[in-house]
Amino acid sequence: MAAPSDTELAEYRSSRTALIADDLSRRRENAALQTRSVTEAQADSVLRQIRAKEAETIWREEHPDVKHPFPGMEFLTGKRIILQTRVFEILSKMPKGALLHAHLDATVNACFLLELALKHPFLHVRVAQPLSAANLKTNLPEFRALPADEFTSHASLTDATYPVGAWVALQSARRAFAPELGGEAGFDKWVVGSMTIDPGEAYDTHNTVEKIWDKFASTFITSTGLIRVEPIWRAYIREFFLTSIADGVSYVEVRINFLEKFMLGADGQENIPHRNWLILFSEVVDEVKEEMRQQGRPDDFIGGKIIYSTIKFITPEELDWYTEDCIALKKEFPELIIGFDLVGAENTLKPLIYYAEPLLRFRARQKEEGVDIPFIFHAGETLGDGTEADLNLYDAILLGTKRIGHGYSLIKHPKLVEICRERGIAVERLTSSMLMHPLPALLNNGVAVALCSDDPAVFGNMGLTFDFYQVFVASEVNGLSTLGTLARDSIEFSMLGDEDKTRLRGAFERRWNEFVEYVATYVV
Ligand SMILES: O=c1[nH]cnc2c1ncn2[C@@H]1O[C@H](CO)[C@@H](O)[C@H]1O
Repeated sequence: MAAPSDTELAEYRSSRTALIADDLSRRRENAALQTRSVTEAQADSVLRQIRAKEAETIWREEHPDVKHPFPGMEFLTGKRIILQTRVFEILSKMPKGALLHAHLDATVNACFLLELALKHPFLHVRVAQPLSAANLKTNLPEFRALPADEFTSHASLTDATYPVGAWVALQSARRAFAPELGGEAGFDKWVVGSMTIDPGEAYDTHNTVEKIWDKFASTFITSTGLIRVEPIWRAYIREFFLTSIADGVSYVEVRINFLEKFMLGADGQENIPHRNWLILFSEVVDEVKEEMRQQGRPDDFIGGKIIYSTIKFITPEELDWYTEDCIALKKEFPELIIGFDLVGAENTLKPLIYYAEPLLRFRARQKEEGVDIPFIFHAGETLGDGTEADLNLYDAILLGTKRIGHGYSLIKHPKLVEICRERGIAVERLTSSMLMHPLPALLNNGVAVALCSDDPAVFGNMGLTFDFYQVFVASEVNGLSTLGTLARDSIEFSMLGDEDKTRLRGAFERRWNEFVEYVATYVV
């Protein structure tokens, strides 16, 4: 048989290139690819070379505790290897734009939180059953700031004389933690473990949606006792901002859970109402902005704003209270409240349709009060088909959501994908294991995506570098310019006003150019 001629082969190759380009033509970075600088193209090539090299070296090594590593593998086990790569080191210097989806209560490293808590003598801890080596994983600590007149003289949680359920000062409980349970280091491990998810839990012992949500919810129940005390909350927010800035994030829209009507003060009394939370938050924003100005880096932190959230186990009547509270806060702090969301385990709590009446009323009330508080809903977070969680996507879109939190299930619905692409509804994403992840499908369909860390304190994905890393290494299509587009989209789809957005865009482009110069000259 005659071999195809050179012309035939060339024609085949050119139709192949055209078909691939046509298929990928909806991707949002396409425009940027046409206009990118020579330096950016060079930087892209450098980073791709390092990625290819590391796929064959670092990712091929066997580790006793990491079975069959590969780039883009499930995050919790792969993290240790990710940290050894040069791609990670380089991406940690990349400007990331905005962080649009994170739950404040899970944004600060659990070890840092514990250290912070240990500085405050008002903090106490107790357990509901006697602690033993066998029950450390399930016998969780409960924390609380106590008023001085309720301080106790119990010195240890693990002593035979400890009356189960009694409060012990945190510092003392740590100092006196039984040597058989690891002493002080054992105490730290126990507490930190109660606020985080480890690979064994994620991929083995709790590997179903219900079980992992139980563990996940318990991390919040535990950490709340430490975080929601005024002086700690303040330091916590500050640390969240500082670590975000260090990671290249210059603006955050954080979800704050307003379910509890009061936070505790340093006096151990539950007496700090929501409006004071906002005052505190905005004081910390201003403080950090001022510090950045003093360091000559004013553009590296544009600020932080709040998506008001409450949890989907309340009744519709209770939701009316929260939406009115949200309107009142918006009127008093118009710059701070930028959205509204309902959060919690989507498979087991109430679907959005359950709240249709109060949510529609909320919209009407906003009109009456002359405020605008867009919905920014979680939806389609789990992978059922036609389940309530899946149907939440329809409600979120009908209710006019500006963005979708997670939307794992979105790709199943061609009409919804089309609406997201056309109306510019961005998806807020966190990444875990990449190969089974619908992210490339959304990107190829031209849906805008903002990478987000969601609950970094629980998963240990502090900052956004890990998320950008996973997206970059698990695809041959995604290059440096894809990452640039994802970061730029986080700015475009933020709720910032025009003036701030323009400033953030400008600051981003300056930093991006510096970053690209640095990567282009990186010696491979
Ligand atoms: O990814 C998530 N989806 C839904 N709800 C969440 C997620 N992460 C945290 N929370 C919820 O937010 C509250 C803290 O503000 C917690 O109650 C937690 O259940």
